[in-house]
Amino acid sequence: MSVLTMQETIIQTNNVNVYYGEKHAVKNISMDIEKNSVTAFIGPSGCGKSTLLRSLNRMNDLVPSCRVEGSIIVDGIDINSSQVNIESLRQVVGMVFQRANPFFKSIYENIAFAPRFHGMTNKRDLDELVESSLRKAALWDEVKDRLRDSALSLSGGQQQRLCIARAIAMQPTILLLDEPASALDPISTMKIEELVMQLKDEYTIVIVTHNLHQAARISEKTAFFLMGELIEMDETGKIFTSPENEKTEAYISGRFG
Ligand SMILES: Nc1ncnc2c1ncn2[C@@H]1O[C@H](COP(=O)(O)OP(=O)(O)OP(=O)(O)O)[C@@H](O)[C@H]1O
Repeated sequence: MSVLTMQETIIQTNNVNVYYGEKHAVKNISMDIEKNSVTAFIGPSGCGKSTLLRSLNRMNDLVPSCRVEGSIIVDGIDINSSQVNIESLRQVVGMVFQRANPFFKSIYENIAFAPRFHGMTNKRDLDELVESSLRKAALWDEVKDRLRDSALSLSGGQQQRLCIARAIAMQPTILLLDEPASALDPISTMKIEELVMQLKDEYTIVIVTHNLHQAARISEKTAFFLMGELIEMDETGKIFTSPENEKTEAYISGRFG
């Protein structure tokens, strides 16, 4: 591997296997994810996309039956090492889920709560962080006059952008998005896609999506999974026009899945 490639790779998985009890959900996955890019995980339901995504910030630790083998290197650190602080890891590798899950608090507090908990107590600093996070999540103009309103008063699409702003406020380097637009209407989906394309200048983004058009529109690299295996990972344009593997071809042309 060249020095240049080393510098550009921010996540590297080596022979990663994930089990839920006896169930072998992710099989021997080795992949490199490039810094400041969007990587899409695609594949039929149950093929292990979310399981692999959740392994990248050790969310699977919360599932008692789950066991992860192999190494996952994030920014040069083996995240499964016993020395890794999980809280710090999840600050660096933020996550947004399929269903928006804002806190039952004001819009402002949704952003300010965790940074304050982690020691940022100066009000001006918090105000600035709230504004910059909401701006980066393309939500500021819609909420700047109602920051004290409940987050639950926002639309589903706004709530999802608020969750992205909340993750951004922790100053992550990587954002994991698990089907962030699948519960949203087409206009909100378009806003999330535009946002993802803007955010990649500053963050590395890995997105699980069932929407192949979405993967084609927003990602540079696409990884196709089938029954826990990584079948093919390549430039998105190549995956969608001339994939190497006939299973990829069958999936993207709608012949199964
Ligand atoms: N908490 C769990 N306990 C037991 N098995 C699980 C758990 N979560 C996922 N699985 C199993 O692991 C396999 C991979 O699931 P996963 O959710 O990662 O797939 P996916 O490709 O993300 O699916 P989908 O697109 O439907 O979200 C499936 O067979 C699923 O049933």
